[in-house]
Amino acid sequence: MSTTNERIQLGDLVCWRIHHAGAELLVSEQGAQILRYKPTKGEPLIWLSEEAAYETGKSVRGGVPVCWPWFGDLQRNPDAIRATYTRPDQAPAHGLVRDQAWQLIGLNTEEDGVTLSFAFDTAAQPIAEWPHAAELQLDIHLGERLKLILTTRNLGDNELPISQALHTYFAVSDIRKVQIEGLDACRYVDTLQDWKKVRQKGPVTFSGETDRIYLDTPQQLSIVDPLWKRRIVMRSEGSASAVVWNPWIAKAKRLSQFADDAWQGMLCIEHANVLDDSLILAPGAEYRLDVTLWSQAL
Ligand SMILES: O=P(O)(O)OC[C@H]1O[C@@H](O)[C@H](O)[C@@H](O)[C@@H]1O
Repeated sequence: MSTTNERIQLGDLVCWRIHHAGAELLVSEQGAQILRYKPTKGEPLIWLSEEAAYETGKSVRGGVPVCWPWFGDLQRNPDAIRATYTRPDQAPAHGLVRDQAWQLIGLNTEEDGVTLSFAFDTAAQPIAEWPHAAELQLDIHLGERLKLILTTRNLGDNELPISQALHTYFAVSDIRKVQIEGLDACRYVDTLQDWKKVRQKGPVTFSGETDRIYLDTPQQLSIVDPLWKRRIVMRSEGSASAVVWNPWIAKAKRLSQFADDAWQGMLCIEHANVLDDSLILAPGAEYRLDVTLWSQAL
């Protein structure tokens, strides 16, 4: 099978463009952030903003940002996670690594695809306000499917509490026409209704701003997209919570790197370990969160 790997520069960012058997993957070394993924047939699976900025120290809008060592607003995290950061009142949303330089530690081509591995190690890049010894690794395998493996290693002498998410932006034909399957009967926290707990009935559909944390989620979810005649399937291991987000009209106008009408063609499903599904890693322990994505014709 034909495979090509190219190192390219997009604005300030060093990126890797991989082609394998007709599929295309684009990954930025900053944040180890997947920016684009288009399988062999059909529309891209991963959404990337047409207003994306490729700048040092700024997370790119779209793709798959890595949220770690906390997800979302630190103040909404369990006490033990809040206590890991020395300046909680100034904590950035979604943790500390999505806009940082990661190291490319492997680029291997095999018969069934290409694996890119990136690492972020606090020994090499200490964070003054987060004084913990930890290593984070993201392995990205492009084959017939796209597989992400996010591994955290606690290299310190104390327990390490974290929350995290793979904040995947999916491309859809029209947000008003798609639905998410797999979450029927799951409880969720509706962050737009004062963090009230609600039970999902049937598939998830969209008719306004949506920002929810689903709990006790199953391993397989899918987005059914009738106009593009496809189903995007996600299979995860090591995650029992998932964030579902679409900003809709008003919030779209407030978001950086986001066109006013872009909410119509995207949605996020973020495989996570948040709230009760947050993690405490013992000294020396490692934890793996895996997500595999592919599309099927409807
Ligand atoms: O603008 P950011 O920091 O990338 O966050 C985007 C969105 O990320 C989602 O995970 C949150 O649930 C939303 O509340 C948030 O707006």
